[in-house]
Amino acid sequence: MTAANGEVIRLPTPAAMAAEAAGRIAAIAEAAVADHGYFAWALSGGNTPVATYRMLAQSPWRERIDWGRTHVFFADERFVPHDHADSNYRLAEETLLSHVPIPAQNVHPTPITTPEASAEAYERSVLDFFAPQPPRFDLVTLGMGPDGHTASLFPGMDDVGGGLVAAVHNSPKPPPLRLTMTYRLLNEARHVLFLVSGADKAALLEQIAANADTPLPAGKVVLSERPVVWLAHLSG
Ligand SMILES: O=C1O[C@H](COP(=O)(O)O)[C@@H](O)[C@H](O)[C@H]1O
Repeated sequence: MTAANGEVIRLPTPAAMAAEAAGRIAAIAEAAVADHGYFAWALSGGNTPVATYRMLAQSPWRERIDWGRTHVFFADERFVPHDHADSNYRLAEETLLSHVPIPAQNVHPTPITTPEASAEAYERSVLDFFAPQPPRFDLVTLGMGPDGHTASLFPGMDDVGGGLVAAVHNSPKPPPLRLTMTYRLLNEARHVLFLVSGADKAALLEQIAANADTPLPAGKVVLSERPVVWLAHLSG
């Protein structure tokens, strides 16, 4: 199946999806390090990627990734302290980052001060990381909520400003305050991998597959060089 913005690969079980994702992430990391000496990855939170993160922390995937050359950023973050149960940073730290030899300075959590100041500061750190090149992640891994949101870009949130990172107020999914990378930044990535799990998301994926002009945020992530890849386990 193809989606208007990419290729859809259906997997029979959550474990199969995690293994497929881990293999693809490791391959992209290897290619990025071979090409330009580092692997810049913007990852997501939510429930779906947990199995993949746990798998990446184990052999053989753990050894395939050069963690010393890997830099981890956050495609979105809930505006809570980093030790809060809702924090995407905490999730990534507990399930993956604390189990692999990634240097502390290679993990780039969002600052949590005030929403606008944090968005501005995070945008600055993304720009500084890639300078003098324009910001371009080797990989962005994203999820899709049952309303079609991705990162913290929600349906109806049409104006996220012209920046690379935006503060989100009144998110329909708690917590209400969030930070998110915008389409402008996400769509510059070399690779985008969606991890989608749950029967409640099957119809949404059909909608995105059928409609190039979908208003659903997840369908608006489009790359110029290659299709977005959707790994989907949609049966219950
Ligand atoms: O709130 C969020 O939700 C999305 C989707 O999560 P999932 O549990 O349905 O996979 C996630 O991608 C995003 O990072 C997170 O902040």
